[in-house]
Amino acid sequence: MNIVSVADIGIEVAERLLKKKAFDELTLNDRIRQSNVEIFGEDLSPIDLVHRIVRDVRYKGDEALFHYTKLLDHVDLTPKNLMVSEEEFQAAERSVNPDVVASLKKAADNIFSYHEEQKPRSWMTYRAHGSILGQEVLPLSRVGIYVPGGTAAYPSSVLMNAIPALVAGVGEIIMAVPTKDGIINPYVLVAAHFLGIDKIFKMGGAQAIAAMAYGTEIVPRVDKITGPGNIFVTLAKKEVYGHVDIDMLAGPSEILILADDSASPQYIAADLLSQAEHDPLASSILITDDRSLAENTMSEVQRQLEVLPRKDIAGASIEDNGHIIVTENMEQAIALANVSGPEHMELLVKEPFHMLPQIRCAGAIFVGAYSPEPLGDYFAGPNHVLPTGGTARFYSVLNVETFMKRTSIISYTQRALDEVSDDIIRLAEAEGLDAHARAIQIRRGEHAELS
Ligand SMILES: NC(=O)c1ccc[n+]([C@@H]2O[C@H](COP(=O)([O-])OP(=O)(O)OC[C@H]3O[C@@H](n4cnc5c(N)ncnc54)[C@H](O)[C@@H]3O)[C@@H](O)[C@H]2O)c1
Ligand SMILES: N[C@H](CO)Cc1c[nH]c[nH+]1
Ligand SMILES: [Zn+2]
Repeated sequence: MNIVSVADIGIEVAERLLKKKAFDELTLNDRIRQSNVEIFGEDLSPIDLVHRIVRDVRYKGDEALFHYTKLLDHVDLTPKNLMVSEEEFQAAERSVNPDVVASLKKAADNIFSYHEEQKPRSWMTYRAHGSILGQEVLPLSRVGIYVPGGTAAYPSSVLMNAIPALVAGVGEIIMAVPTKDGIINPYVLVAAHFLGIDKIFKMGGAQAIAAMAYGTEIVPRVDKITGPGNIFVTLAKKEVYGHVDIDMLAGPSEILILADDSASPQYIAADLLSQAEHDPLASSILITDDRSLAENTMSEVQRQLEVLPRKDIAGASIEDNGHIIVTENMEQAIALANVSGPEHMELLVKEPFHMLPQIRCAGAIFVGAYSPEPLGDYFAGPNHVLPTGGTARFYSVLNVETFMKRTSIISYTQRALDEVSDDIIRLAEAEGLDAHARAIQIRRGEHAELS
């Protein structure tokens, strides 16, 4: 992490620093590349690696799924142990701390009540001469939710994926989660169990995404895949899109904090590190117009990092993808923050609600000193599955509509059709599509030669 000042480097360089690389341009750190060379015998880019895994699972099914799970996760899968059994659910229930489960249930209540508000409705309206127009909003039949599990376990992501799907009324929810030594984190299982999800497959990474997108003998093919994950998961979702729908590209976590001289360096450092500890590719950025806040935050980050259990991951992330940018004023800071379009943006300024309307590009916005990012990760109710890599420019937070699709309803009476038939025929003829015109004319009693 370094401190740079816009006055020194210029606004264009600052913007370049903040513009996210596209997912397929991301590179791995040396340690992971080295281990991949050992596994695959060649130095594949993340996109080539994912392409190979997805293609193999698509054409070889379970055999390739088991092969890559052994290679990358060191777990022996078989047709018998791929899906979580009833005994495994029961063992998980026995091993958990009831206080943690109670907190998960409180979080689930908040997430349910927030997402209930989002439910879109079907509608029909009467138009001229008894015609009817409408829109039906239907839940998807089967979705696959991905719950990450490489370097940490995410029971909270079970809630965040599954609850909007349940509110939408999805027919069947299946879940993929990678395991450590073949055992899924018990809180992940308990959270799934109390939400009624019982088809859980012990698989992760690109191989899990491919299995759900194309189906294997054991894993059913789904209509849509949702959920966050690391670079391999995210690239695989991008690769299978079109065979199946996806929610968005929710890759390595990001936080950007906009702060003025009223903010606390301790709070800022803690919030930056909260996302850095997810992944060496996570990004943590502070933009401020106050040089001394920048310097105090820098020292505070180093101080707090020293005592973090996940210091190796957070340290690598801060080192490679941490930036502190000092701007000439807060207007410039806001403009730069919008260029970055981070997954999470915190407004730690004197009048955060005055700043809010100026933020045009962020997955979620945390307003004020007592709305730290982890409040949204776990508890407040809004979803924590959010677009990353600058894709907040066009993607939205995971929501109930993610799990639904819209169908138009059109019903005209004879009189209503007669009234507009000249217009339709004219438009069809202008496009040179005579059969289209005829479908209207025939209903007016024309084209006697065809009857
Ligand atoms: N954007 C969001 O909404 C959001 C929410 C929660 C978590 N996250 C992110 O999810 C990610 C979780 O990552 P994770 O790694 O802990 O779990 P993960 O489940 O996403 O990935 C683990 C899988 O990746 C595969 N893998 C690991 N190393 C590999 C390699 N070198 N080559 C090929 N495949 C490999 C393995 O098969 C493994 O099962 C983090 O980046 C975190 O920041 C994002
Ligand atoms: N911050 C993550 C989204 O980027 C979500 C999460 C889950 N658990 C903790 N954090
Ligand atoms: Zn988090």
